[in-house]
Amino acid sequence: MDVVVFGAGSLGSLVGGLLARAHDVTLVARDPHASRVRESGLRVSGAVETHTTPDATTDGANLSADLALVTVKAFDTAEAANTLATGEFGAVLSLQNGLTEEILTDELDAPVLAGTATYGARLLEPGHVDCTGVGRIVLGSLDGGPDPVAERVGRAFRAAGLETLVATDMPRRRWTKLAVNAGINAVTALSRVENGALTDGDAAELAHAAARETARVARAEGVSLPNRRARTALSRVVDATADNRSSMLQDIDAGRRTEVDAISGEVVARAERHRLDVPTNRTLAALLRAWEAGRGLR
Ligand SMILES: NC(=O)C1=CN([C@@H]2O[C@H](COP(=O)(O)OP(=O)(O)OC[C@H]3O[C@@H](n4cnc5c(N)ncnc54)[C@H](OP(=O)(O)O)[C@@H]3O)[C@@H](O)[C@H]2O)C=CC1
Ligand SMILES: CC(C)(CO)C(=O)C(=O)O
Repeated sequence: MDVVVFGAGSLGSLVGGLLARAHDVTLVARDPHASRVRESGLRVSGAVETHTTPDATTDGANLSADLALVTVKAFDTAEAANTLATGEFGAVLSLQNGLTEEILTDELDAPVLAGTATYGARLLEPGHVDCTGVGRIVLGSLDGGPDPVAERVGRAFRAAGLETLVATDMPRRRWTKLAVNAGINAVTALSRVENGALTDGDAAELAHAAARETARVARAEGVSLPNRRARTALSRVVDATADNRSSMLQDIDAGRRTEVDAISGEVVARAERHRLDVPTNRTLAALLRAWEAGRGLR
C-alpha cells in the first residue's frame, strides 16, 4: 500500500515509521525532520526499536496514495484538508484527538475513515521518534458498520506489525474517546496533575461531569453512549495511564497551543446545536482559551 502521512511529528512519525516496514510511505513533515529522514532514514526507539527509510517532503500538495493518514494537531486539520484536496487518495484516516473527521469529509472526495490511537509517541530530534507506549489503533467506517476499505487498511497496518482493530462501532468509540479527553485532558491541564490524580476527589468529579455532559451530547447526535459507559471508560483510562501527563498538560507545560477547540470546545459547539447546556465543558473551555489568549496563542 502507498501511504502519505500528513503531519509527521510525534505520532505520524511513529506510525509512518512502523508502516514503512511493509509499505511505501511518504512523510509530510517540517524541516529539519523531513530532510534528516531523507538523508538517514527514521529511527524508532523505546517500546519498539526499528529503522526504516520512508520518503519525506515538506510539501504536501499534489500527492497521491492509497491512503492519507492525518496526524496534524486538530487545529491544523482544515489546512491539512485543503492541501490534501490537491492530491488523489483512495482513503483518508485521521488518528487525531477530537472529531476532526467531519472537517476532512467536508473538503475531500475520498472516503474518510474514523480512527483512534493509543500508541504513545514523542519526536526526540530530527529523524528520531520515541515510542513511549505500544497501544492500539482502532479504525472503521465513520458511520459505523462493516467497511471493506477499513478492512483493507486494517490488514495493511497489521502486515506492518501495528496493533490494529477494525471496528464497526466507531461513532460510539469516537464519542467515548472525546468524553475521556474532555474529562482528563482539560482537568489535568488546568490543575497541572498527572492522570492518576483523577482517581477520586473533587477533580475526579469534575472530570466525570465533563465526560457525562459529552455523553449527553453524543446521545443528542444519535450515538448510543450511556453515562455509565463514559464513566467506566474515563476511570479505566485514569487507571491505565495514572503516571501520564495528558497531551494537553504537556502542551501547557511547553507553552504550546492546546487542542481545547477540538475537545471541550467541540462538546460546547455541538451542545449548542442541540440547545443543550454543558456548563462544565463551557467553563473548562473558557479557562483553557483564556490561558491560550494570555500567551498570545489565539
Ligand atoms: N503523540 C502521541 O502520542 C499521540 C497523539 N495523538 C493525537 O495525534 C495528533 C498529532 O499529535 P502529535 O503527533 O503529538 O503532534 P505533533 O505536533 O508532534 O505533530 C504534528 C506535526 O505536524 C506538522 N504539521 C502541521 N501542518 C503541517 C503541514 N502543512 N505540513 C507539514 N507538517 C505539518 C507539525 O509541525 P508544526 O508544529 O511546525 O506546525 C508537527 O510537526 C493530535 O491530535 C494528538 O492529540 C493521539 C494519540 C497519541
Ligand atoms: C488518553 C489520554 C488522556 C492519555 O493521557 C490522551 O488521549 C491524551 O493525553 O491526549
